[in-house]
Amino acid sequence: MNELSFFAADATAGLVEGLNPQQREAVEYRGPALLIVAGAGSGKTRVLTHRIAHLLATKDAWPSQILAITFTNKAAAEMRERVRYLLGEAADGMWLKTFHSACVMILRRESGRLGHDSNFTIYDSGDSRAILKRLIKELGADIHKLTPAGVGAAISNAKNELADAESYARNVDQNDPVARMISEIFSRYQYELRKNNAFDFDDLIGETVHLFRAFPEVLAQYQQKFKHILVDEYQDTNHAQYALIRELAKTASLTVVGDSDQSIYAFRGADIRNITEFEKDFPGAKTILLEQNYRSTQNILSAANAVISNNFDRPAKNLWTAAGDGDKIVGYTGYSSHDEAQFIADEINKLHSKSQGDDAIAFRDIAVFYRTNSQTRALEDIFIRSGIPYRVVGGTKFYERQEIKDAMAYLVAIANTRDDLATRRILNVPKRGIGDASETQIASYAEKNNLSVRQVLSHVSDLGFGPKITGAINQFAELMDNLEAMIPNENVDVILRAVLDRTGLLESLRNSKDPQDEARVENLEELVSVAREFQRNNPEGRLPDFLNEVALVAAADELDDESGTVSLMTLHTAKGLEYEAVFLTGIEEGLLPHRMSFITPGGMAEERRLFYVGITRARKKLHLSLAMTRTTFGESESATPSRYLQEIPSDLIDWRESGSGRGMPTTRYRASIADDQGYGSSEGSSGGYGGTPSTKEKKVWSGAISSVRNNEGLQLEVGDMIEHSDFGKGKVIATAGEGARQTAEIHFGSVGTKRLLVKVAPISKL
Ligand SMILES: Nc1ncnc2c1ncn2[C@@H]1O[C@H](COP(=O)(O)OP(=O)(O)OP(=O)(O)O)[C@@H](O)[C@H]1O
Ligand SMILES: [Mg+2]
Repeated sequence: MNELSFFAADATAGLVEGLNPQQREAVEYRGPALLIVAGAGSGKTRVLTHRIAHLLATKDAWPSQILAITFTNKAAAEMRERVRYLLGEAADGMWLKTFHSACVMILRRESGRLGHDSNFTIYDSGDSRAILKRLIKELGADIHKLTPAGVGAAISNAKNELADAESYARNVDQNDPVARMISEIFSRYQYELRKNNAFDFDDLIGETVHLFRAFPEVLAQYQQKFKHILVDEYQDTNHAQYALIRELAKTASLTVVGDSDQSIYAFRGADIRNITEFEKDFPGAKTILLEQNYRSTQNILSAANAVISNNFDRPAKNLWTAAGDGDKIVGYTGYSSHDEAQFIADEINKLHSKSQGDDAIAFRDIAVFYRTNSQTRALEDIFIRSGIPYRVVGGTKFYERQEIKDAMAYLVAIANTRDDLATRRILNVPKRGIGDASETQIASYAEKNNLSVRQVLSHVSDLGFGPKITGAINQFAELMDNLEAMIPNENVDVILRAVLDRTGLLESLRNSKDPQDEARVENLEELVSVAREFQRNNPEGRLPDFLNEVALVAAADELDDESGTVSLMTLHTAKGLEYEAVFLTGIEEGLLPHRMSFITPGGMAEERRLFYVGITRARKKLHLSLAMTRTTFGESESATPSRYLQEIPSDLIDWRESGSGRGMPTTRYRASIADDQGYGSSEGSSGGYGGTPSTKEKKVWSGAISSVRNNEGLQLEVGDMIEHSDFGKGKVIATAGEGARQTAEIHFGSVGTKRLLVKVAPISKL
């Protein structure tokens, strides 16, 4: 239904109805420059959307004259949908884009002037990395310990400051050989891009600015086109983006909205000054402050206000809400990250429960935030066990991550030497000189002679490779034999650690300066923790048992339930979003604030803003949790509560179970530890179920979900009798979750109790 149809007499009235006076003023203002600064949840994005609709409805602008910039594609899509809802088709033809997509549009049309064809390629960071790697090698830059990631970051920073390779070279300290080398790589890198008719991500913005500056007639065209430019999340623009807006907005009316307290991208060059100095940059600008928050309850806001007031150098603002105090914030200190995750799962189930009546909260209105991706693993494990549907927003689920798959492939390959898929995956990971051509040759030899790839590796002399490749293959085969020999006697975590250390998997990531690789190291450390925990829970368990356990979890990962899922995401991804209930996890020193911020200037304040962003996503229910011990790389370390927690007035938080939440674990913790111990997928697993995993389970691990059984619709209840293709008859003794995520604990006479994912287990009901 089109809202405006109710307001035929005055098509614009509906667009300001329900807005407060400041919001309304912001929507109706007409002038060269408008700055809307306001705290979280005060309606900035809503005002921007209504302002666009209002400009169109009043015929102050045609859709083609509007350029609106949002931070993510998702935000752009939502805004378009909203304007369409307000106005119908009148909304079509607007440029509602991210910085990058707007620049791509411009460059596609104009790139000829820059010596590119309009069908240029856009290189992602992986592509850039590959070029840089080659250049570093060609120039012998590795003697300076330069890495693709390190050089890539330097180039990216330069581009965000609008420096090109030439100006970079001019400013380089000629006495600094490393800086000179980076500069040399920079210019060769640009040469490569040009030769390949490609732009990298940073170029998209930088080259558009360059285009405008070099060709005033092109700029003039766009200046004439866009009469109104509107930018959301302006606090996170970097210098290049700022320059772009400045060029375009010389004659247009510019509206920017932002909140300097939510600036969380300084590490990518975002500059809060773009917002604080707006009035200076755009003389005659009007500033409107919004102070009423429409999103959260007073308790949540008071916590947010209290936290952010600890940052210096910020104009005081005080958000208020008419929503009432609402519930207290719930605090929880878990004994371990698992205990923390269990608490979250229990709470989510409570919030979701039908017993809440009308207050029940749908899964889709619940979100869990964390600072680093590696924190998802404990959450994912527990959610799967509890049957809570979830999705990881803007990230890859733990067991789908490349580094985790690589490490797991090693384990699978040694546990099942016939698994060619696994062996081939790791043949040249990390790189050891067994290239694609060699791999193909090995594989076809294997097929012809009916051998496994692994067997061929032991007969490499038959293949006629040169000495270098033969040497590399022999070394690899020996490594795999040695690792395999560990299986009967060693604990799983010890084997995994050996895999990570002896294969060079960890080392190659550790040597990289790429922040993503740092995250990958953290993920691998997390995997060691998984193995350690498995061993603790299954003292007799061997590698194949561990692989079965993981296969179960990974298989459930693949099954996404469309009908409402809990969202898991990093705090950075959460910007601009809102949820009925929010869980902020891992509020510990070293995580939030992140340990990297201890040594970064301004890092502590930026982390505080991140915490502020997290808190202010919640409408009604906010949970803050932490763990007393966190396991990193298999070692348990005691964690300290985040300093930011002290900044929240204690009367706003209801610490569950333990008086201060920071003391000794109470009975509840002990109970849940006991639960943890008791939770074992396979009691008696060392009994009849040792050895190589069955083909069916192996397929599950390999991700070939579609080829395994699909018991769609099969629901089990306690007491049901079933038949399993490997274990025979069994009785269901417990179930958790529903639908595709239902798991069942089943007691089999032959092998003890197993926990199985009902949808994919090879079972039928008797
Ligand atoms: N005048 C209003 N009446 C009712 N609801 C409003 C009003 N203004 C804003 N809201 C609602 O308040 C919530 C927050 O608004 P919005 O997302 O626009 O805030 P924001 O300032 O952009 O927040 P953030 O800083 O987190 O991006 C939304 O659900 C929005 O629909
Ligand atoms: Mg917003």
